[in-house]
Amino acid sequence: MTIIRAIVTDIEGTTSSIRFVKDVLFPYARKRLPAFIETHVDQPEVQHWLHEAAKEAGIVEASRQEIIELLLAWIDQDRKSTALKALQGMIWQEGYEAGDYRAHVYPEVAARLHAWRADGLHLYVYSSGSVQAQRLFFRYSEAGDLTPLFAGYFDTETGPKREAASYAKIAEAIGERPEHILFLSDVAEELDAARTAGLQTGWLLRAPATVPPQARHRAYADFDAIEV
Ligand SMILES: CSCCC(=O)C(=O)COP(=O)(O)O
Ligand SMILES: [Mg+2]
Repeated sequence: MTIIRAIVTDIEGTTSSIRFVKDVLFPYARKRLPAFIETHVDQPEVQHWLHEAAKEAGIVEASRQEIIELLLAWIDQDRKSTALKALQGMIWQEGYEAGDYRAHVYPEVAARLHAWRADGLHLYVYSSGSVQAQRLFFRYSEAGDLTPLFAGYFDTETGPKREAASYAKIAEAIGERPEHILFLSDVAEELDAARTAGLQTGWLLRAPATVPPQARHRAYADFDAIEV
């Protein structure tokens, strides 16, 4: 393995359980989204993302109610829309600050991130959740505030997670050659894209019995199994 200088990690299914995102975060945003939009519609940032959502859907003149229904449908579809993710992040902030929940991280993750930092590795996040949502996630994690460990965050404003160009942009932003970066994810198509851009890859399969016999990527049961 070529020397690793930076690690870029996905969140859902990699540092944290899919169940927390689907059973806690998404329903929280779904329940509060209509009232959030009604009460924050004058904020330029909210207006911007509502406009982006309508544009993404190809709707020229949408009523507020139509956009709300569109966004609720996208939550149900788990659509990785940059506009939806930005609005979800704003709603989740209220829940984190009110102490309604803390972000799940698998038991070994915090200690392993600390160990990698102590070894001089630079750590980054790349998730479909907005950068704001990522910062909140790790600030209010069950393992405490993990944000001091991360040097940067990337979301779909950099590009879709299944496109190689996104990883090339991340490598350039980090300032490392792609082969010195390890990308960790639970989704094989994201790892394929990262590999196409020249990054090293690690596939987090938290149920190791599910590793296919001819896995395309080096597979790990947890962060402790990863050697860098
Ligand atoms: C940043 S927390 C919310 C996660 C989220 O909204 C999501 O879509 C997860 O996508 P990921 O790329 O982390 O698998
Ligand atoms: Mg994932």
